[in-house]
Amino acid sequence: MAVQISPSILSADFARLAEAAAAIPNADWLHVDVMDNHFVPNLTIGLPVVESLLKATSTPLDCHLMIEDPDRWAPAYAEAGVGSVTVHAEAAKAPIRTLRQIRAAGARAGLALNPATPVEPYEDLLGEIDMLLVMTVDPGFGGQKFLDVVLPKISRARTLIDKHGGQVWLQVDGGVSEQTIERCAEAGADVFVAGNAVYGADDPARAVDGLRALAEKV
Ligand SMILES: O=C(CO)[C@H](O)[C@H](O)COP(=O)(O)O
Ligand SMILES: [Co+2]
Repeated sequence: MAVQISPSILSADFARLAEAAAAIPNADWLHVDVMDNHFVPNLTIGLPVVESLLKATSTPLDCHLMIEDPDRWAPAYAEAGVGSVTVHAEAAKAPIRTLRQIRAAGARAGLALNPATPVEPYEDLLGEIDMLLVMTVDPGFGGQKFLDVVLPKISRARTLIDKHGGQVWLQVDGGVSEQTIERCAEAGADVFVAGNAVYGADDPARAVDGLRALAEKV
């Protein structure tokens, strides 16, 4: 699978989201962190802002739902027209139904695992998803330090995905930067979320190119 870069607008200026999207025309996705102050101790944006973003950019939206009740909300994001909707395994009470609703509404379905959540119990769900998100920080905030302790799990996730045909994308999110992206790629990740490393840079588009080049070198 080709390397894909998904800059997170969590590190952008929330008063200038359309400009933030326009600043990275070379990105594959725009990563949107939806937080409800219950599943994680932070509050960001929800469906109305996502609907406005859809009108403001042609870059597909990669929505990462860090919310307590993804079963209730995830299908609405897919119906709104985003490209990908990811729900947390720790939050979803009916993950199979929710993942199927996301796909039925025409979006790619993603399942996210917190750093301390093992991947093995979710092997049987690989046929239900288009992307597995292995968090490399505890979710809730941008700009956190990459957790090396998660690298073996990324490798194990790659092995499981390949055993099941290799169709599922393997995304990493949290602390991904020029210093850490190669280790993620070596472990088998192919979709890279980066907030601070892109929107904290003087030239976000150049940062996207730099990250992509490092991941493709592996
Ligand atoms: O899901 C997230 C946090 O919960 C963000 O996507 C992630 O932290 C991106 O920001 P950074 O690259 O700065 O760590
Ligand atoms: Co995220």
